[in-house]
Amino acid sequence: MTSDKQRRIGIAGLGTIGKSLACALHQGIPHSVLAAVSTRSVESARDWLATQGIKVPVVALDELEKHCDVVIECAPAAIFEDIARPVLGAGKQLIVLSSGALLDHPELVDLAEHTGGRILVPTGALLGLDALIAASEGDVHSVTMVTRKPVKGLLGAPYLAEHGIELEGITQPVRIFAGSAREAIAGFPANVNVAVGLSLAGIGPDRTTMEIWADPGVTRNTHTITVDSDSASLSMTIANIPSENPKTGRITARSAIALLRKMSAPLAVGT
Ligand SMILES: NC(=O)C1=CN([C@@H]2O[C@H](COP(=O)(O)OP(=O)(O)OC[C@H]3O[C@@H](n4cnc5c(N)ncnc54)[C@H](OP(=O)(O)O)[C@@H]3O)[C@@H](O)[C@H]2O)C=CC1
Ligand SMILES: O=C([O-])CC(=O)C(=O)O
Repeated sequence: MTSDKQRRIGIAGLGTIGKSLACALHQGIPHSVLAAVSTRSVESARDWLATQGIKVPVVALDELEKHCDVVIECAPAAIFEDIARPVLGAGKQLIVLSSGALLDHPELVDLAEHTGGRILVPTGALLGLDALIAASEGDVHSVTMVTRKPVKGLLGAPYLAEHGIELEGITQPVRIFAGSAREAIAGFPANVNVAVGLSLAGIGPDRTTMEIWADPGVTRNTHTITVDSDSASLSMTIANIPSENPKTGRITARSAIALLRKMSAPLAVGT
């Protein structure tokens, strides 16, 4: 942090989530200042920032950490390592939205441990992580999640092509996947990051199980989690209003904004 205790924040990926974060930081989050962004389409990013009146440099992914104390990753999972490694190598903090990518890069947790960096996974588009984290101090017997999305929230997932699943024109809900959270994120890398957040909060990606349904009857991205443990059982559902990106719930960016506030707040609520 700088001497006036302002955290310098970087945004990696100026898409649906990144733009929401940039606007929120521009409007003001205590002790946080947007310092730099990095994205693929540099010219359009500069144009968009100018229309918003946001004056920050657009830099290369591997240069973000030089400008920032905290980098928020909100880019495709495929470039997660390119974003995360420089930040964590410099012992800085990384807020991760593509949480599914963490499963392919356990070595980055070791890197953070070595350098004093930190990886923070906000609850994102899910709910209930606070209770599951608390329950995990004891014995958690089972964690399951059922996800229902409109067809357009699932199109493009590699699992569909690999299994020859056609969703256009369905009129009834179709269960398109059942398995572990690890298998789910491999097949749906842009659709079920929340399953990996859930698994990291609880009993891990191999014991956390899930179903994914393509449901023409829903307009919201809906996730129901069910937890059984020696301290509590719970079942909760969140019905997310999609953002401009139909795969991404509107609440996701707000979760990261809330985390930024919590990081500096004199009163922090929730586990
Ligand atoms: N944890 C959670 O609860 C949730 C996580 N997510 C995940 O968050 C991430 C961001 O989601 P969202 O904002 O909706 O995605 P978008 O597709 O809207 O935005 C992604 C951004 O990344 C940029 N990008 C793409 N390729 C590169 C590259 N090679 N180098 C630099 N930037 C690049 C894109 O640039 P350009 O504009 O030029 O294409 C775009 O600005 C995704 O991984 C998504 O799956 C989403 C919802 C919930
Ligand atoms: O927004 C949602 O419903 C969840 C999502 O896309 C994800 O976890 O990747």
